[in-house]
Amino acid sequence: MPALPPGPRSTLWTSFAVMREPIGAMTRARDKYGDPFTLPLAHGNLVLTADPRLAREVFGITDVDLFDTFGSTTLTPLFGQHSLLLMAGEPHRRERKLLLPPFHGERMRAFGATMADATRRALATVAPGQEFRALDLGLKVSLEVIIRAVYGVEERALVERHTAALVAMLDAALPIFNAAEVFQRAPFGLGPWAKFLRRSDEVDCLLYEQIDRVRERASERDDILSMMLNARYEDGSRMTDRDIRDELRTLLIAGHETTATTFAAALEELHRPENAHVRARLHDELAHASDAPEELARLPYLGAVIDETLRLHPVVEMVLRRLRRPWRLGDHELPAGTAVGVALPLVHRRADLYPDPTRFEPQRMLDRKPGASEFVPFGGGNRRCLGAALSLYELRIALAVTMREATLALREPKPVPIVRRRITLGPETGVRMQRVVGG
Ligand code: HEM
Repeated sequence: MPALPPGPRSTLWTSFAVMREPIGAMTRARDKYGDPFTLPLAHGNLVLTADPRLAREVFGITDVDLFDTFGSTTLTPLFGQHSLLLMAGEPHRRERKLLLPPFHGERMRAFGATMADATRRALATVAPGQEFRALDLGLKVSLEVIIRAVYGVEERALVERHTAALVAMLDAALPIFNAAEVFQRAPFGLGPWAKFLRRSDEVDCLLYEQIDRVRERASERDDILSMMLNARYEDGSRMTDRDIRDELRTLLIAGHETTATTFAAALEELHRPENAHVRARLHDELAHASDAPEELARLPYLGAVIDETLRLHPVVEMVLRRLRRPWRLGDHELPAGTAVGVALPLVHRRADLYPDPTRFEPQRMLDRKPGASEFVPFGGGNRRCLGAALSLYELRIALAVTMREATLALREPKPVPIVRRRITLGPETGVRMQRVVGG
């Protein structure tokens, strides 16, 4: 039985290609070596598949001890020690069980008005005639939704304080986000690391104050922080304030740029001249709906526009599981230590699942609902994105409000290339647009 599937030989070249142009590098390897294929990277071998049958095997694993965490200690200062993203095995299962209920789809209805209001506030910062980046607009919306719906901050002045502190921390963190531990030093209290630590402390002060504020009335509230404060582990114990702080930071990092990038990509697709028929049909659907967020969130064509955007504009290029023990994928017996995963954009561009795969055509999502391992923007299995329902609800409301209340023009002559941004993949220019005067 063959061990690792075939793949390119050069670790250096492959690592460089995957870093610079992940979708192209994965596509070339799959086309040349078949599926599954191995990418030899500086931090070990990655075995990837874009075959839905094999993806189902990867996502279908229920043995929580089979996978190790990818959490690197370099990320701990940003997320905190107790972050779902950095956990594996039994601690991950236990934490996820506690955190899942507040993110259940039904609960998102409570946040609809907040999402619509956050979108209107963001739109109000763009004057008629002004040029802007769709990504920046999306970042404003998603940050405000996290602060209000997840952290439960109500008072306007306090929302602004949280916004300023989080933006300052992210700005200080992102250039050194993946820096090796040796650079995580602040000699004489100076340098980029010292700046990050100061800003991180400011965020923590606000988060601890917010935890205390919300605790007083946690049983009457519906924000996600209140639900964390009320939740109990299977043994009856509760999360400590420090654990809650770490998860609040994790939700910000996991949910902020990801949702904003998808929002920007949807606006780009809707305003491309070749997609005028999609825009017209969406406007028509929106014209027949009321302003009620729960009605907007149920509109089928709007949902299809977002699904089609998620299909063509991946935010995450691969989801990976590092094996603690040997495990068999298809015909291959993979040794312990190998990372096995699914190349999400390659699944979404399979012509057998999505004919004419590079064309943006939301109708296809209504004609045939793809299976769970055929449409995988949120990964799958026991690590599937915790915020999937939140981001889908938010994207629907934000897009509906934007398309109804503002007339926008695209200022990009060609499709914007998808590149590796700081943490996730996203549009190279941020998608330049303009608000039309009188629109
Ligand atoms: C369009 C928006 C988003 C996309 C495309 C996205 C995508 C993903 C993907 C691909 C994963 C890895 C899944 C896997 O390994 O199988 C993930 C994990 C995660 N996401 Fe999202 N995400 C989005 C928004 C959000 C939001 C809004 C939140 C929370 C506010 C969030 C919280 C998380 C968390 C906590 C995890 C880790 C889950 C675990 O390890 O158990 N995400 N996301």
